[in-house]
Amino acid sequence: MSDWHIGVIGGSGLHEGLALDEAQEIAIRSPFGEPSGPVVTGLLRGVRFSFIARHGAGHAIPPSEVNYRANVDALKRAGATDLVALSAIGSLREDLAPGTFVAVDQFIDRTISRERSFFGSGIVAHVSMADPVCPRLSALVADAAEAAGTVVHRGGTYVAIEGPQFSTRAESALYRAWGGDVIGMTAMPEARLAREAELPYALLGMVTDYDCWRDGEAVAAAEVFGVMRENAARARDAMAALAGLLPATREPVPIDTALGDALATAPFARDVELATRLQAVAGRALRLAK
Ligand SMILES: CSC[C@H]1O[C@H](OP(=O)(O)O)[C@H](O)[C@@H]1O
Ligand SMILES: Nc1ncnc2[nH]cnc12
Repeated sequence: MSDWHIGVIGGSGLHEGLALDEAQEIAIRSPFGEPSGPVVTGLLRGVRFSFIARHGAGHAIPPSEVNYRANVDALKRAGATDLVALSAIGSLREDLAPGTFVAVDQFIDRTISRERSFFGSGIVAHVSMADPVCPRLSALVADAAEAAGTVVHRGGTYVAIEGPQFSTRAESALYRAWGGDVIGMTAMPEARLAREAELPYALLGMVTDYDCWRDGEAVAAAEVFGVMRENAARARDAMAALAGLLPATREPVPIDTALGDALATAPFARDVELATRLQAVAGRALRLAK
């Protein structure tokens, strides 16, 4: 059995999940609240995958209400070693046409009202977000999407907006001027939390629209969901291809120990209740720093 365990967070158009063998639904309780739904765990080509639908069954949870902490915590508790996020994205560049997949590697975070850390009063941690995605996982995911017959753009800056409304034309122009390549509403704080949980994270974005920066055009939700219906099958094929591309042995990466030099609070000053809540996310690092 492979020592990889891929946690997949499926976004718009993907709430029905992956076609996993021996699939089992597990209700995982998180001390950070309710995850978006059950985790479905099973096998793809002999590799364990665990899936959670970001917006819940039937897409009932808006971007600002997703419990990103509970979702990441639940996938870590399920045993995931790495996280792949699948998302619908708008394009801020002419050459990233709808249907293109983008292996995002940077973020500009414009979200304003979300729980963005597992840590807090009583246990303080400052992880590095300089390189927010895992280069190994992102390359494997891009290879897999290509193997599944999709045009993949490697690298790109994702502007995370609060939503749920789409951007104004002035905002869209501003994000382009900032160097944003694609836009969405969910990758933040998800990527931050994955890093705090020491889970290598990769984001495969699927371009659904050109947002509203092109003359006279303006994205509509129906357009996004229409393109996502076409993209969903390719995203599922990409995950199956990923299972086939993973090296037989999972060599460690630095992100596996991202909390190693990030914990600021002395053991004697730790909040015991928070330490208990952090069991899955940070148990490894907290035990070592005793
Ligand atoms: C109807 S488009 C808006 C919605 O789609 C994307 O979600 P996800 O990243 O979960 O695929 C976008 O970020 C918005 O939340
Ligand atoms: N244009 C857009 N803005 C924000 N989120 C999106 N998700 C898909 N397209 C989007």
